[in-house]
Amino acid sequence: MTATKGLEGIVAATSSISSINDGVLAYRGINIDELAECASYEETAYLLWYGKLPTKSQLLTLQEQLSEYAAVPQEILEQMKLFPTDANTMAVLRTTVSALALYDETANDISRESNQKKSIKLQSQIPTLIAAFARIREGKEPVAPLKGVSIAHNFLYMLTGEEPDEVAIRALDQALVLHADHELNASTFSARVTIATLSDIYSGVTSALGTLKGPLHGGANEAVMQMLSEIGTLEQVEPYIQNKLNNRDKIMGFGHRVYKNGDPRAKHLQKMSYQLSQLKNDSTLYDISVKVEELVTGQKGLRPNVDFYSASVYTLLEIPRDLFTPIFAISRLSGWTAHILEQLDDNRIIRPRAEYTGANNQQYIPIELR
Ligand SMILES: CC(=O)SCCNC(=O)CCNC(=O)[C@H](O)C(C)(C)COP(=O)(O)OP(=O)(O)OC[C@H]1O[C@@H](n2cnc3c(N)ncnc32)[C@H](O)[C@@H]1OP(=O)(O)O
Ligand SMILES: O=C([O-])CC(=O)C(=O)O
Repeated sequence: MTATKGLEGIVAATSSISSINDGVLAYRGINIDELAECASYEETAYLLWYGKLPTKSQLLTLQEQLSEYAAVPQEILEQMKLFPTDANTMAVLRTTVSALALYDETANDISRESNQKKSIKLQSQIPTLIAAFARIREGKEPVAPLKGVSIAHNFLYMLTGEEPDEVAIRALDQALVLHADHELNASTFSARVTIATLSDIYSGVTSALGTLKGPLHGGANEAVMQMLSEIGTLEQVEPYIQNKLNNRDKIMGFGHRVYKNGDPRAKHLQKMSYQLSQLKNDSTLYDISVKVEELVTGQKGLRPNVDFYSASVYTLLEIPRDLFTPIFAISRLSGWTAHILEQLDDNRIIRPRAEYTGANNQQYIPIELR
């Protein structure tokens, strides 16, 4: 038995949710480029969950359900008030999503019908949890969710308590579409491994959140922003990046396990970053990002992934840096739960083997002789 490090190239599941072929990403067979231009996040989530785009009335029903479920138990908001104000936001999200199960009497019902309902519920409650903590840590009361508006709209509103502008809503909505699913990425794999033991959907999503948090995966968007802030000016890009490359440090937001010729989502986020910087009349962050890309691609042949330009997009939307990965989670929730439903439709426990590299034929030595 020989292990493949990082399971590279191993096909570990069948799935009809999203595909990556020759650098093209499609959800249920629809090219992401088309969805990014035309679809709302709610339509995208429906597509991932139910396999086809919704009719007007199906979309309306979904929007009504999302509105109905958006509030979270008051007990969880009270618990949040006891959390350290500098707690890691992904740790807060992981903990509070896990806590949601305690207040849902259907938590352990793993029937398709119940899991479908809980997917919609989680989709609606996760933005509420994130926005609530962002306010509670500043000593402010959470803002109750609005009814009848999109997830992007509601999230921006719950952060500030003010009506967001249309440009910001559209930019966030498009970013949510672009991050919604990505075949067997690490966090989705985690969700599938957890659920395949016939555990509950909250456990699956909690596993996925813990996996998304890491900087080699979803946490990279925050690490990109940290890097752009450290660089600070256009003049500093070259010495900063050169130093990192000389030290063989990783440049966050570059490289990908599957895409070797570029991530098809990055161009949409780059365009958004450019448009927002034009609107704001401040292209510093965008210009720094483009220069970083020129150097890293020029010298290492590595291309930006989805996390690279999303960092400047969210910053231009005036979203705090430590909410970037939680926003990724708002979007990926639809992908995770679609995979959870798919896994349970044709389940077998996921249990690969390990190539043993330790010692053999050892003997037990009594503790007093060690
Ligand atoms: C939503 C997402 O999860 S997208 C990915 C987000 N993560 C990041 O942006 C973090 C930075 N990128 C990386 O760490 C990696 O490219 C990953 C984790 C995305 C993919 O990892 P792998 O498929 O294992 O790529 P791997 O690490 O084998 O890279 C191949 C080579 O390119 C180098 N490389 C890969 N990415 C980078 C990078 N961002 N900066 C510098 N060098 C890199 C590796 O060091 C390795 O070089 P070597 O062969 O000389 O050792
Ligand atoms: O697929 C991956 O390995 C990481 C990624 O881009 C994603 O999850 O969106």
